[in-house]
Amino acid sequence: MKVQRVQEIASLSKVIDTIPAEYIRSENEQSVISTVHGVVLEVPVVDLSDSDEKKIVGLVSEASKEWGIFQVVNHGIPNEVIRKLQEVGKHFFELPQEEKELIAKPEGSQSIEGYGTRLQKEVDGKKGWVDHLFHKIWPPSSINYQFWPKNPPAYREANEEYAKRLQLVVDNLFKYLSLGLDLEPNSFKDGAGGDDLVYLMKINYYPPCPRPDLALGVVAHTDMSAITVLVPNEVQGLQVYKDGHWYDCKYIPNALIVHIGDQVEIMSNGKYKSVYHRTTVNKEKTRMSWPVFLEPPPDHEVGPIPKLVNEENPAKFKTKKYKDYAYCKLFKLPQ
Ligand SMILES: O=C(O)CCC(=O)C(=O)O
Ligand SMILES: [Fe+2]
Repeated sequence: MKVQRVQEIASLSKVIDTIPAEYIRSENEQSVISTVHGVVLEVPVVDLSDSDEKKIVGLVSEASKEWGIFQVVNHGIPNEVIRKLQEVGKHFFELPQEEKELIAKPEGSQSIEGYGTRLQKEVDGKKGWVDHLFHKIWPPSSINYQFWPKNPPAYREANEEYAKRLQLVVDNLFKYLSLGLDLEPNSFKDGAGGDDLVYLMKINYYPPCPRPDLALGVVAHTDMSAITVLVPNEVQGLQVYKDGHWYDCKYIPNALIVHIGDQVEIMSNGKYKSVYHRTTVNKEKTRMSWPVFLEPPPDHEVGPIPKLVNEENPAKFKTKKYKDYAYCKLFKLPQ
């Protein structure tokens, strides 16, 4: 059965000013009702070019404990590399529908990879106003090029270049997270699979929505990953849940957004928090984002780092293979 893509519905809805019922969220989820208005949160910003490493470590660990999200600037990935990544991704989503369907996630596939619609486990069977593409970008042995767009031809090079550059940033982030809890520098990276850590690229494509007041893009969730490093486009839409409320986040040009995922929360024995977040959609503009989920390999066992477990701090989480991790952090809507 052919899956109807949000992009197709969006192009039809332009003339009808309405959206199908399955995209209409319950009232307590609708962003106009459930967002704190008049406040745009500035998610903590960390300058990775600071010569004072202690300062970076302090900022990263504080943000990971208090917020579960931060942004990094002067991260060392040239703007041009990011611009190309965005350009080829946008180009792909603007191809005729039949061309995109060539790399659709096969029906019944256990793997997440491919072009598709609606992945997020939904609370109530409703859908998010977003299409996506998933494919691994690192390590090379994990890559299935069948899910990489052939068109535009520059797609592969742009993604390979980004994957190559991202590694240094990711290695440093894991190091700062480790030092922030007085651990050996490699504790979090090794805990998440070391050099076998999988880099899973996702592109989110949120077409304009005639009723942004009623729909959401990606619904409230935490990421299952260890960490997620995300490139947004310039259209606002990311919201975080902080101190019991939903807030819009300020967009900072050229910053990368880092989400603490469930696996880092587990490894830190609860000291670092994975963050609830969601996205709103826009009436006129297309929003896009490029999260890369840093995930342990399926058979790698993840659990609290032994040094963080003692009599006063018993293990809060079981140690188990990443493939056996049962996602259980679905957001419970306030009534
Ligand atoms: O588009 C965004 O900014 C966030 C997307 C997201 O949270 C996800 O894909 O897991
Ligand atoms: Fe997410």
